Amino acid sequence: MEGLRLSARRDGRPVELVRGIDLAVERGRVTALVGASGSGKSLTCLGLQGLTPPGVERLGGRVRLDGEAVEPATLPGRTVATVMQNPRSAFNPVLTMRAHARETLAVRGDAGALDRLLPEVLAEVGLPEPDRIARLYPFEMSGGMLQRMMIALALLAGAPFLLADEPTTDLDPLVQGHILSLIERLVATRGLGVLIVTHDMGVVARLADEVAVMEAGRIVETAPVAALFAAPRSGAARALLDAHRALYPEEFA
Ligand SMILES: Nc1ncnc2c1ncn2[C@@H]1O[C@H](COP(=O)(O)OP(=O)(O)OP(=O)(O)O)[C@@H](O)[C@H]1O
Repeated sequence: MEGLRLSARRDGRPVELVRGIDLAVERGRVTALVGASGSGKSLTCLGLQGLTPPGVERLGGRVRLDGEAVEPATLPGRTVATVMQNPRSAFNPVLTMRAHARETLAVRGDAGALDRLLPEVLAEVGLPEPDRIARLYPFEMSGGMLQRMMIALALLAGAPFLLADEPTTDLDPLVQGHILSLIERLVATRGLGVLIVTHDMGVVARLADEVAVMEAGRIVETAPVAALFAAPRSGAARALLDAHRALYPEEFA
């Protein structure tokens, strides 16, 4: 992604919310996008997929995939799968898991492979008993199960990149750990390229290879994860790390 710029009108005047973002996500690697609340992480994620919420205007930004320029709006689905903070909102309440999986495969033109692929991906994301899971509606599943199912649908879509926007924020700590382990495993086994948006520097330490730090609509620092933790250069990175150390002093004893 190069030069992403997004703006909205505030009090009748245009305000640039995302101010020239360059970001690279590689297959088999995890890039974390961190920053304080309101720094522009979620808008950046939407913008790099060619999506803009109502009231937001795209002023610029190019995406290249393996060196070739691509239209960002073609990315969601087959190239970039998404996992969000609140998985429940991503499911249609009147469709079973099997129906969701069928829809996902139909987009890929492969609905005939449902009975073969669904048990495979459910096992891969740690949802055993595929026949039972396939019959469940969203309200019959926990947040952790739905997050695993979101990841299963991402695998069915065959997308090489996963965009995870605060994927563990609403989950209890035990389930958070399971979801992070699952993402870690899929990066290693499937070579997924992951962009993970998070406030949680513990998640960054656990999962990320590279870190991009956002502040007020700009990326103010990019660094390999170890370098960022050892010697943060930006005030924004230092503030995030200080806040994390204040919360979890035992990790740094
Ligand atoms: N649809 C919109 N219209 C106008 N302003 C918006 C819109 N969506 C977001 N903003 C503003 O853009 C800025 C960046 O928002 P964004 O949601 O990307 O931040 P964030 O870093 O993801 O925050 P958080 O960590 O709290 O989710 C904020 O000032 C927000 O108020």
